Amino acid sequence: MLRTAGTTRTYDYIVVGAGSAGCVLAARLSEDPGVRVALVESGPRDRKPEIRIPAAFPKLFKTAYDWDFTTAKQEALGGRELYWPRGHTLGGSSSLNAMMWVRGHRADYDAWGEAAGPEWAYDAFVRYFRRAERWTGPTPRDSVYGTDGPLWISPLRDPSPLTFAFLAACHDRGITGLRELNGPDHSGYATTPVNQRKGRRWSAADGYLKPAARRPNLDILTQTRVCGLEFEGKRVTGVVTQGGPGTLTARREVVLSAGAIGSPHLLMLSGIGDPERLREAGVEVKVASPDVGRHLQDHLAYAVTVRCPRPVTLTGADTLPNLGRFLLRGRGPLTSNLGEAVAFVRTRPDLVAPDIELVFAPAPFVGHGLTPPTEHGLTIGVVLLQPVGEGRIDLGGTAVTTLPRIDPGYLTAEEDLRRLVVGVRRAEQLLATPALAEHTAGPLAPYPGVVDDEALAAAVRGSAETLYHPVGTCRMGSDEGSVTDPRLRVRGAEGLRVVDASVMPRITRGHTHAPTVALAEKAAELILEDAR
Ligand SMILES: Cc1cc2nc3c(=O)[nH]c(=O)nc-3n(C[C@H](O)[C@H](O)[C@H](O)COP(=O)(O)OP(=O)(O)OC[C@H]3O[C@@H](n4cnc5c(N)ncnc54)[C@H](O)[C@@H]3O)c2cc1C
Repeated sequence: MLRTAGTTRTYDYIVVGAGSAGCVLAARLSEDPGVRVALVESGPRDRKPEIRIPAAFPKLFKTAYDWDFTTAKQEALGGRELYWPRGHTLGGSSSLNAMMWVRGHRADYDAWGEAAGPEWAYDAFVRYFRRAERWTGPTPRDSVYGTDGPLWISPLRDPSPLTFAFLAACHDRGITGLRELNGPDHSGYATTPVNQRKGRRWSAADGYLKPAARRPNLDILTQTRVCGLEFEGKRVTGVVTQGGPGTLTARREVVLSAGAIGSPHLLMLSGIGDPERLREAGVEVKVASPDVGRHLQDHLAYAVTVRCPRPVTLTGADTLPNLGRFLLRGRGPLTSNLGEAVAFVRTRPDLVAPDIELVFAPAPFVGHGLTPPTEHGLTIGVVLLQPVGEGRIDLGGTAVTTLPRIDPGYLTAEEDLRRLVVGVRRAEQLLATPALAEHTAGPLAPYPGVVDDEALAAAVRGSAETLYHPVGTCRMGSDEGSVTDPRLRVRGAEGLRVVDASVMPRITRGHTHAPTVALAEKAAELILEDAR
């Protein structure tokens, strides 16, 4: 039931944050009519039309639907402070992301298995993707996809002709064509499967929350920010809210699903974190857990942008006729998610799995698309998949309204810059193939065109940006130093779990929505098992 202020203040489970993970949990936990669940979301309802129109997602940036974070100065990026959008509405970041459904490589989950036990390794974990998926495309006999889950996963309805030129270029350069992108080894190229139903965005709120919203045992509180946890000794008994009903009590558990920035921030504000750091900030230490906020990992991306001599890109695609096609038939360029195709490649042949992703967009994607492009162009985004450098989320102050300090630690390891430069060379090789060369007419700033390695490294430092995938700040593990244990319980506290992108022990070689949904599916199972 959607409420702006609850009348019932005691629940069995309180889930904080209605993002990719929180929507899964609220839906799965409330399947049992005997338990009462509250889902508490700081942002408004997801009613803005741009949420539904795939190509319009950059129009949500820096609005009320975005947390609009800024990082600390990044020394290795010329002292730049980077813009970090995060979803602030039902569906969380799945309501303003690029809709790319990319599970990653089996090596990603085998690494999780090493950190947190075999239940998290690929062979055991893969079923949670299938549980979530409702694949609507062509289905080969041994397809990897689930077909009856809550999340619609579809092929793009009207990919750009330029996207086919990119695929042909990949073929010509000897990259493997993948029959399905989401198999255990995604080394190769493919068009991008997207979270869309009939051409419209299909967020975690659409798939999980809306069908559950009528249940009388589920309260969804929007525009209600959680600002701290209530304790009795080490046991968490509830949450304190702002802009809502005050204190909510949890009979069983509080689950933090506030994302890789919000969850560690809430833990620290509530006294769970590095004791020295908490004391310095004047926060009473409830649980000493030095790793809270650490091991922040993100995908840094460099955009190789070139002019296109013909008016066939998405530049200027938001015309009235295209809006009509979209509204009436769910077709046309407005169904584009921009990142229409991908190739996963290695910078060295001996690597176990790809370390670079090339994302193709039939538009010049510069500066997050905040300023709509005026020229026709295309982009190959070069993404560093396994950064060595890590960063940290820290308290920005002790007032709940003070934003956390975000230091992603980009390119703090020299190795990371070297790999990105090699990745840019791969993109340049693709652009030089006859298939793509006929669609290009010279570099578009800030990409300088083909220059020597030193100048290219300077260009990367000067304009690389986030691909929006922060993880790792409440990492799970079997070791005592991890923030969450393999059942995602916060070590040192009782009645408290974290379930969202922050628990990933290592960032995946893909995009982070699919793994977050799958881990939330598994977490729901763990919570129900522990309640028996
Ligand atoms: C612009 C953009 C593009 C992206 N593109 C893709 C893509 O194409 N494919 C992909 O796989 N991934 C993509 N991602 C990443 C992906 O969407 C995220 O990794 C994923 O949604 C994270 O899920 P989460 O549940 O951890 O956090 P979120 O989905 O961010 O949810 C956290 C929720 O908690 C709420 N919250 C936070 N603090 C509080 C509080 N104190 N009280 C109450 N509520 C709170 C937030 O408002 C939010 O709704 C993108 C992300 C962005 C921002």
